[in-house]
Amino acid sequence: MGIELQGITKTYGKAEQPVLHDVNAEIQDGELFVIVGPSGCGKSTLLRMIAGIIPITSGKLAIDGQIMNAVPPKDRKLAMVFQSYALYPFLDVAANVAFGLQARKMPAVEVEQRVNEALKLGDLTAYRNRKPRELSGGQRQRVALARAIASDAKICLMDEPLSNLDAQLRVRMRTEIRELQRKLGLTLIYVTHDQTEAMTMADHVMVLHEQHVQQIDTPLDIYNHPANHFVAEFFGTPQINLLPVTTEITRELQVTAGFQLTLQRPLTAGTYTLGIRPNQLLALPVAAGAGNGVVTNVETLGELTIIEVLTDNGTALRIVQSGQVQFPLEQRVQVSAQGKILIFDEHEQLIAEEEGATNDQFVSVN
Ligand SMILES: Nc1ncnc2c1ncn2[C@@H]1O[C@H](COP(=O)(O)OP(=O)(O)OP(=O)(O)O)[C@@H](O)[C@H]1O
Repeated sequence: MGIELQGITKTYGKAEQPVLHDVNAEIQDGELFVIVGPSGCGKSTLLRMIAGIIPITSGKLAIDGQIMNAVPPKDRKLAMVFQSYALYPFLDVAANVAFGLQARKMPAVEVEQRVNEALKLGDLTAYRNRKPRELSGGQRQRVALARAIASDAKICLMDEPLSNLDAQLRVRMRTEIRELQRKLGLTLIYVTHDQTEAMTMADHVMVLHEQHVQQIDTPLDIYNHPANHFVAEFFGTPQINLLPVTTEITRELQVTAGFQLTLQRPLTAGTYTLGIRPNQLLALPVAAGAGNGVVTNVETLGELTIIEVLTDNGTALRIVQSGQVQFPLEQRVQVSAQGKILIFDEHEQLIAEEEGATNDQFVSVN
């Protein structure tokens, strides 16, 4: 079932400022839609309004074409999974999964069938008689998921369901949730503050910041064409390099950081920012006195090396190179850029994308 948000605004109590302002989105039937943003941006608030736990101040919420603003949570046909698993400690796994169904007075035979099915999907059959305290964090989270699956709701809402798990388990559960969601054809709205979860799981991502939707797009479109500085910096590790430039020349852009860029489409004179991802920069070692910058830090991650360079005109750059690049600190380097360079205007909005090419395929840094 699809979900539509139209001009949704939320103001808590007598507060003067809304915590969410004019949120619009169309969530397609059967997709995994991630709401992402920093702490306090209103992700949980939006999810709770969709669930019907808190009222919508203004705007419309439609599920499957029907306006839902005044419909109580139990009639919205959705399941929720929270950060805290909210399992009953005194009930075993099977009883936890069955609880909601029994509360709805479903016949015992059907409850049994659904519980078995959900436990099988969650790979929990062997644990059906255990109490929550006898399970690992990942298993508990799977019980919470099984409970959502058993409810047979076509829409599932998840609020940071993996944040209590260790890094390895989180990665595995991401894949498991994604597979289950596809298998069951669920419409899943998933809240997280973790850009990696958003990138790896979503069909579409909504980025929230400062009460407003910043962008809704596929993960790759968000990464490749971020609408503004905030989105550009939020996605991608290490962070994108944002370099201020002032130009009086319309076609030859002389960047203060030292980049020269020949634009395909001229810009009017003004102040801009160039966005260059760390993996689009290349640092080559040169002899003392040569090059355009100096290495200030090196982090070796095994398959990648993160290099920090201070250019001669004082700009700090983050550079990622594949493999194990050995650079002593203070090494002189020649930095060049390759590939697509994003251009933002003085309001931090993306206005153009340019291939970084001058004489050869690299943009030179002088
Ligand atoms: N019941 C409430 N009454 C008043 N203000 C609230 C209430 N609940 C949340 N807020 C405020 O609304 C804003 C958004 O909170 P919300 O919990 O939706 O953010 P979030 O993006 O989910 O954050 P986090 O990632 O930290 O969980 C915050 O400034 C918060 O202080």
